[in-house]
Amino acid sequence: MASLTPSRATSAAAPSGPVARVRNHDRSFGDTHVLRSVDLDIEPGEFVALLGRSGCGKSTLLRSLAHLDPPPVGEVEVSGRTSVAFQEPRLLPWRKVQENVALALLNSPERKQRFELAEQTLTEVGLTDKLDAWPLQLSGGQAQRVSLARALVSNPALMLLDEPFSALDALTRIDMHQLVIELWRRHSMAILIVTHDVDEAIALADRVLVMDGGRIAREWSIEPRRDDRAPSKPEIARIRAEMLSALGVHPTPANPNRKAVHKQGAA
Ligand SMILES: Nc1ncnc2c1ncn2[C@@H]1O[C@H](COP(=O)(O)OP(=O)(O)OP(=O)(O)O)[C@@H](O)[C@H]1O
Repeated sequence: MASLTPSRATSAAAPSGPVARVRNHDRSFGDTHVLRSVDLDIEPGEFVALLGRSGCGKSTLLRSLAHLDPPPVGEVEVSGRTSVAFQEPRLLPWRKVQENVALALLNSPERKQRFELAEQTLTEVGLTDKLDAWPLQLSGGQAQRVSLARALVSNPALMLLDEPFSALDALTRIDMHQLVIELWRRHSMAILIVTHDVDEAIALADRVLVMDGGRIAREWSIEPRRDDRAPSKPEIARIRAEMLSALGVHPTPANPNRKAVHKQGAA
């Protein structure tokens, strides 16, 4: 989906205090209580992953932050521009790629400027050669790049990504992880990504939250991320095991006798 508050400013505008502040936030659908007194702060420039089992309320919380749902019970405050990208790219098939991105800036005065910014952003996501393509001519990965460009073009302070890569093949997903990290480093916006994938959360985020019972049940910091000094492998393995356990997954221990042997010259 397009930017929710279109019009690009000169920077991602680092507001003082958190970009998102959630307090005592409840959400029910009929008798189903999905969110229960959720508290959450997202700091400017932070990359946060929200993990949880299917149906635990991750997308509901994201929709609250995007103000896509009716006014919340409790406080949900977001400072600065917010944009969203979903699992499905949701491009308008009757508009060319550049126009799909430019549409996120509909409130900006100049059509020419909108299209220039769209071109610039599509170049950033590696799609300079697809400006004039129709959405149906794109691969799944390319379409998701357009969706990212559309979320980025308004220079948001907070980008919300709802399982954006889960429909992509594993190799394309790795490329997309790299791209998102590059965009995040360059633009310094805060990102909240909803995912089912523990490894994706660890690969991308500097803070990982696990939702359970309608609340944020646990959280981990993975630091520092920006300067590539990732935590050591044993530390990652420990965090990963803790996350899986918090999600109620208890993997079978690996067979210690199993090893991979690299065969020289193998195809
Ligand atoms: N508009 C709605 N009307 C009724 N129930 C809803 C609505 N939106 C969400 N729900 C219910 O709220 C619960 C949480 O849904 P939500 O989509 O937030 O979960 P999720 O953690 O994102 O799940 P998934 O990982 O499968 O996408 C589910 O039980 C869902 O059926």
